[in-house]
Amino acid sequence: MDGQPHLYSFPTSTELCKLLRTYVGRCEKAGLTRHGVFKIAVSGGSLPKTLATALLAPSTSEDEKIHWDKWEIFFADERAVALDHADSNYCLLKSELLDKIPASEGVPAVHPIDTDVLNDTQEVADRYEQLLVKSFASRDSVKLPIFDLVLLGCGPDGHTCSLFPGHELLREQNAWVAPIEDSPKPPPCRITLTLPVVVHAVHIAFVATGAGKKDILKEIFELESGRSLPCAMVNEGAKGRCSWFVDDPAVEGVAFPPTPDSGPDSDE
Ligand SMILES: O=C(O)[C@H](O)[C@@H](O)[C@H](O)[C@H](O)COP(=O)(O)O
Repeated sequence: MDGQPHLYSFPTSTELCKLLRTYVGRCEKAGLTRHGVFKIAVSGGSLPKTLATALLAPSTSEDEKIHWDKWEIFFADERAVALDHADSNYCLLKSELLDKIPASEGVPAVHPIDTDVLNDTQEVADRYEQLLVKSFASRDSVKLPIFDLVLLGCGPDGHTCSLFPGHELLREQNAWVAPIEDSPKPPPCRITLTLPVVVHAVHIAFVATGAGKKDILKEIFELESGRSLPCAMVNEGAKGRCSWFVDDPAVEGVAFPPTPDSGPDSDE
């Protein structure tokens, strides 16, 4: 699946959420067919809230049903803080989504960071990588973990996960999970999936909404100067496996390469 990233733009977030659900549902189905579970990595920011709106709406058909008990949720990036800290992506996902899943719909397996070693960000990253090794079979036999879906946000500076513009972490080729202790966005200590892991996923999707994203999306998609931004590097690495779910204000005046298919529910 080569080609270019797909772009899906919607007038309102209600429409975006509807199609995001269809897309996630298709990725889930593909994961279940492939290995009987759905392995997804999620970021923080506004994503958990959008995801909750998309996934907690009552399903209108069997096709749309989310099989939560088959989900394995990982974190694309996480801050090195306690799990009940206001900066924790786990805490955010829990309050926005996990706590609201009706018990009758099943319970996903969730994989937070190990908070026993918060004073050593490298160790937090190493332990998270070990967790992935166990979950994705041994590292000897698996060169890179293959998530069924990685869901990402796009920062106003073009960062994604905790991969920041110009940071040396963008060149990491060996680690699956890396520490960062000088994040330009607080808090400074975090862990993140590395770029090779992100772009190796079966599907990668960005969700970016609001007029505040317009300038950075223009840079990512149109300008030569944007090619080295982390979001653009994901586009470049994942190509046709990458999709962007945006609302109209986020892409006003941005020229995109045409999306070849009719929607995220069509075959790519
Ligand atoms: O840990 C983080 O800093 C977030 O995970 C971050 O990467 C976020 O995804 C983007 O900044 C987009 O944020 P919004 O979705 O709120 O625009």
